[in-house]
Amino acid sequence: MTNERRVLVHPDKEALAASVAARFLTKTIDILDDLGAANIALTGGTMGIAVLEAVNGSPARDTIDWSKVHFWWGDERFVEKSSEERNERQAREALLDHLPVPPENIHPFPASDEIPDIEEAASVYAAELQAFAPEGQAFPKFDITFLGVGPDGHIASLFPDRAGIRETEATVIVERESPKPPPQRLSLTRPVLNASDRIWLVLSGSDKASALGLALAGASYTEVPVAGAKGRKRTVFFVDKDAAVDVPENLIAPSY
Ligand SMILES: O=C1O[C@H](COP(=O)(O)O)[C@@H](O)[C@H](O)[C@H]1O
Repeated sequence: MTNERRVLVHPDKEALAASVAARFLTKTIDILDDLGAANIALTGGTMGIAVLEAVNGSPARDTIDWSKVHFWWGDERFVEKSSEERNERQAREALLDHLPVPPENIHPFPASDEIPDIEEAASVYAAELQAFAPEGQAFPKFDITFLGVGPDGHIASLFPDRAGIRETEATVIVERESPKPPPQRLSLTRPVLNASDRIWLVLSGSDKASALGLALAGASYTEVPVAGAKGRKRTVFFVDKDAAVDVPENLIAPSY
């Protein structure tokens, strides 16, 4: 198995969401067969939520024993629990509320009306990660981590030229001045994301093309954070045609 980054190009956003949803369901079945449980880290953003909606719409959804799946988030907007901006709320509405997942398997970041001090909220999430970590580790092994990508190349809430993307010790960082609203956010750090077995990046639209092209051309991850995303076993960019215009031909997997 190669750990090279692969780019899978799809005709449009709908085909992309359906394809990633189908792969996610198949891979989750394999992971449950092999390991007996799965840890999945979700993303917010346009494609991240579109994929969850497609999973919810798939008949294969009900072939999975969801009681063995744990859901985490790569990042969260630090707003009230009920806010429509929360990645958690969007993911629940798109998928999680429709699955028989035990509530204790869902691990959202704290909301601002639950823990108003954002530093404390970061510590609480770090403790939650630690509580589910294997012996001697600080966080669970994520089997699949989904990441959206912003037009500026941000992943999770790790933004270009901000301290968060450089963090190597902590598992969770606080972002107080996100260039994308809302300004206050919490995020897993790059070492935690990259410890995932599989990183699946999902992005569509021409506004993402430049960031993707730069990342694959070897840009610095402090300037283009997506350039630094690399899973332990697999790193796959699931993209639509519009996002792929600057991808070198030799990196595009032949199946699409
Ligand atoms: O704010 C966020 O944005 C990114 C990407 O969002 P998109 O709508 O441009 O696709 C997302 O990955 C991140 O989780 C989210 O908090």
